[in-house]
Amino acid sequence: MYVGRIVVAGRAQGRSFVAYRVSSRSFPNRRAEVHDKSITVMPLDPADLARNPYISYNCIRVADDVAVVTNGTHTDMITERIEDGQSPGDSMALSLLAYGHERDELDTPRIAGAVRGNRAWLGIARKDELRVQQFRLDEDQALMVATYEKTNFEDVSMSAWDVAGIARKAYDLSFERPVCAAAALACSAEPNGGFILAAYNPD
Ligand SMILES: NC(=O)c1ncn([C@@H]2O[C@H](COP(=O)(O)O)[C@@H](O)[C@H]2O)c1NC=O
Repeated sequence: MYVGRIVVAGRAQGRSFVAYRVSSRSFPNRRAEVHDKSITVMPLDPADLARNPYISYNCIRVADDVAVVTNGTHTDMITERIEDGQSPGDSMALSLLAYGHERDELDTPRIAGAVRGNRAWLGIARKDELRVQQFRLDEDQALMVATYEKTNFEDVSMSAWDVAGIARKAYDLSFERPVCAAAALACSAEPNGGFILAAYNPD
């Protein structure tokens, strides 16, 4: 099954995490690059940027005790609102409402996830629907939403020992056409310990 981009919010070994996978039919030549507090999805060929505005963006950003994950530039607005003191759920709802779905040939939904301690939020902006939901995560529970087919919020098996393992598990999810993956894992069970970031790019 092809589900496009995948957002995950979960808990592993008592620590919260977000994860992301790019799957793509049309722009498979991309990689995820880790920075200090963000991970960027970039095309290998900069000329691709002129062909489609939706293929390069920060997929993960960290704001204090919250990690945010999305499939587009709305990552930045959600994160910056959280940094301004707004709750993750309100930040996500406002940002998804403001941006709406992508204006491409498939009306691709904008999707989003966030974690703070054992609380998680997932959101989706489709052409005909806006949904944001808060969850209280069990230990070793993870939830996903994708751009196509898997657009309801559902459990996914994604536990791993470290952040590199989580990124790899995201890449290995059994959906078609994986390209690259990324993850942010809380450094400790305490909410304010920060997050460690990792990406997985094949070869
Ligand atoms: N976020 C991304 O990495 C991303 N990659 C592709 N898209 C959009 O989705 C459309 C379909 O792409 P694909 O056939 O690769 O799933 C593309 O034309 C583009 O408008 C994206 N937009 C949203 O997911």
